[in-house]
Amino acid sequence: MRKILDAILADELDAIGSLDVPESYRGVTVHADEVAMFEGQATKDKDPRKSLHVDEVPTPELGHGEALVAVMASAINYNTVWTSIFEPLPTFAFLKKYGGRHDQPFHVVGSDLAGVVLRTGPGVNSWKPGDRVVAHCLDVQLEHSDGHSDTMLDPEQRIWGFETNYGGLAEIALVKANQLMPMPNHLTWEEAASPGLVNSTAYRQLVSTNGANMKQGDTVLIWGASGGLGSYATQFALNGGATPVCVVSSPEKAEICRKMGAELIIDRSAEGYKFWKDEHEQDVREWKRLGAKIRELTGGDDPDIVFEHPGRETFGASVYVARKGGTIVTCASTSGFMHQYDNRYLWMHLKRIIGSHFANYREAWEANRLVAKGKIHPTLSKVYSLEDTGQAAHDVHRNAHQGKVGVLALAPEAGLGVRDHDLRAAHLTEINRFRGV
Ligand SMILES: C/C=C/C(=O)SCCNC(=O)CCNC(=O)[C@H](O)C(C)(C)COP(=O)(O)OP(=O)(O)OC[C@H]1O[C@@H](n2cnc3c(N)ncnc32)[C@H](O)[C@@H]1OP(=O)(O)O
Ligand SMILES: NC(=O)C1=CN([C@@H]2O[C@H](COP(=O)(O)OP(=O)(O)OC[C@H]3O[C@@H](n4cnc5c(N)ncnc54)[C@H](OP(=O)(O)O)[C@@H]3O)[C@@H](O)[C@H]2O)C=CC1
Repeated sequence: MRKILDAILADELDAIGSLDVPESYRGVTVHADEVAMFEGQATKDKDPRKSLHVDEVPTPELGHGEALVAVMASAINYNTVWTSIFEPLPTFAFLKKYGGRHDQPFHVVGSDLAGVVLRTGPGVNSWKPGDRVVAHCLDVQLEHSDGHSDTMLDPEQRIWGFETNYGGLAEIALVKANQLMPMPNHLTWEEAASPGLVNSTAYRQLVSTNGANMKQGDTVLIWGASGGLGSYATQFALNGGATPVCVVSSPEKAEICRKMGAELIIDRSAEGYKFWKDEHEQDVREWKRLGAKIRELTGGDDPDIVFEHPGRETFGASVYVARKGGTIVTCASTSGFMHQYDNRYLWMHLKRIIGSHFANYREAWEANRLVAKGKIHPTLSKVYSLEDTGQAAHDVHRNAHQGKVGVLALAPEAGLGVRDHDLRAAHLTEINRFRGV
């Protein structure tokens, strides 16, 4: 591993293909014999620092159409939080179903990476050892007809590092070669590793015709606008000529949104919204109070699109405040997946709910290209070492982070890997906007 790292740090990438791939490597894992460790605890009390380990794991055999990548940096996604608290179900069920190399008593987690291709398997022509890459997290088989117009519809579609083993929070990762995309040259390893999953997801959810198909002039209500997904949705809305209405939960987060260029911001903590009267009943007056606040900010416009992911807590309000004919597009349920909304406001006002999940290769590629062109920027706030991944996931679980939280894998320090210094200099303020906030 040392020789590989030295070659990468010296930017002597032509040598990579001739260096031996180690038989094992360090990766962040959960253990199958620990899935019951949090039984009886409330979700918020389950602590990723207890369940995430750093283990030496055997390097998996390389299959047809696959690549092994030396991971310089990765990032925390909420799916790793879910994995680490074994909710809504232990990910070992996915690994068992996938079978073969993936079905192990350990699960190497992580769904983002920036690094260098070490080896490619048979049938891979587009990538070679030494290529600097990022990886999107769609692992797809495409043996069935269903996925051939949109790969997300393939019945054998999986999220790499969540529903597959050998993920990105590790020194080496196993990916399908069609997960690979060029690393943006103006970014460091940890910056390049941070947008992938959320940027691609937000792109499909908000911009793509498979999602809300946002157009210029649209008003877009964005929950968690300075979080992982939201920090990219806000950028897409601003870039695309839409008006984001950013919902956040602190003055610091409101300030970040303002600095991104958003003008209409709601601090949900300051407003004190309480959409649920109790566990069973929602409060329509609170939905209305949110809607009135949005109208006050927009000068009377209701949202054409609501960018949803908090789920149970907010979904009723989201359906209510969307404009007549508007779209509620959802990709998650952080606060609970059994939603409740008043269907009269949906059908009588001709609204639509769209389900969206990650992105196909084309969508991920387009989202990554925007990063590479300096039109969308990483929202990296903090960087941890591989050993401290548990703490990094704990921060995200407690909602104590901003934007994205990065993890260094092989990279010995932050700040390495930049090739295009001119493009970086042109966007340095935006690239650093979330740092240390
Ligand atoms: C990129 C990042 C993303 C994120 O962060 S997303 C957030 C994290 N992800 C999650 O929280 C999702 C985790 N996944 C899950 O919770 C579960 O994964 C699902 C609820 C999505 C699916 O549940 P399951 O039980 O795994 O699959 P089933 O499709 O319900 O299949 C179970 C059995 O039910 C049968 N079945 C499915 N649909 C029907 C139907 N319409 N009518 C009758 N039967 C049906 C199947 O065939 C199968 O059967 P058989 O057990 O015999 O194989
Ligand atoms: N299906 C898919 O493809 C994907 C799904 N996801 C899922 O989306 C969800 C969010 O992911 P991500 O954006 O990365 O996570 P983050 O934690 O980075 O951001 C989510 C933001 O949502 C806001 N939020 C959290 N809880 C609530 C609540 N109860 N009410 C209102 N706002 C809330 C918070 O912002 P604030 O406190 O400022 O309001 C928080 O910053 C997760 O459940 C994740 O698993 C993520 C990516 C892809």
